[in-house]
Amino acid sequence: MTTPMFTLNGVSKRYTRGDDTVTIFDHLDMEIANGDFLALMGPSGSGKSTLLNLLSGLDRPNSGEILCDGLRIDAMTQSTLSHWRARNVGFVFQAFNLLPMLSAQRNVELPLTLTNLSSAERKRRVDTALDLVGLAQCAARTPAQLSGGQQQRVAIARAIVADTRVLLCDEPTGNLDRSSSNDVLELLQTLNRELGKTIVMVTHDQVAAGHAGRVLHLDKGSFVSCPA
Ligand SMILES: Nc1ncnc2c1ncn2[C@@H]1O[C@H](COP(=O)(O)OP(=O)(O)OP(=O)(O)O)[C@@H](O)[C@H]1O
Repeated sequence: MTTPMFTLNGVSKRYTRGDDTVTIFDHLDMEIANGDFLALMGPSGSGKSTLLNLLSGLDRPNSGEILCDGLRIDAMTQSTLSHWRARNVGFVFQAFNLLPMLSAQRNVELPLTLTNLSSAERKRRVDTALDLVGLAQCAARTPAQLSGGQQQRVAIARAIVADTRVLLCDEPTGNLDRSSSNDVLELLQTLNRELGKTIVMVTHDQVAAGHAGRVLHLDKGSFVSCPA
C-alpha cells in the first residue's frame, strides 16, 4: 500500500459571480499517493485547474479538508502556506511562463533567488536541473532562441530546481507538436520513475494521459469512470 501524499476529505468549492453561485466541487474525496503520476481529464469547466489550485494552496475550499503528508494545507496561514509551497510544489504551465529577457540559466534559478543558498550552490542546482532535462548546452540562450519543446523543458527544470516533490502541470503539452510533446511526457515519466516526483497533470490529450500511471476523469465536479 502506497502512502497517500494528498488527501481530500469532503472538499466543496464554490465561486460567486454577481448573484450567481457556481458549485465546482460538492464533497469531493480523493487521495494521491506519494510517487503517483496522475492525469486529470474532463470537459472544459469541469474543475481541473481549480483542483490543481486547491492542491497547491493557491485557492482554498469553502469546506472540507486538504491534507498533504497529514498537514492541513487548507488551514495554514498565508505565510506558512507560501513556505510549504516553495518547499513542496513546482508548477508547469501550458504557456511555459518563462521570462523572455532572461537566459534559460536565469529562468531556472528564479525559485532559488529568495533562498539563502550560496551562489555556487544555486549554480550547481541549476546546472543539475538543466542537465536532467537535457539542455545543459542551452543555458545561455533566451526563450526566443529555444524551440517550444525546449522552452517547456526549461520550465520543467525551473519546477524541479528547488527539489520539490510535487509537480503540478496544467496542460504542459497543450502548445506543443506531437514530437515535442512526447519529449516532455517522457521527461515527466523519467522524473516520476527515477526521482520519485509526484505528478498531477491536467490534459485534454488521450496520448498525453497514456503516459501517466493513472487517469481520472472529472465531470460536473465528480470523478467518473470512462472506458479505457
Ligand atoms: N476565480 C474564479 N472565479 C469565478 N469562477 C471561476 C474562478 N476560477 C474558475 N472559475 C469557474 O470554475 C469553473 C471551473 O474552472 P476550471 O478552470 O477549474 O475548469 P477546467 O476544467 O480547468 O477548464 P478548462 O479545461 O477549460 O481549462 C469554470 O466554470 C470557471 O469559469
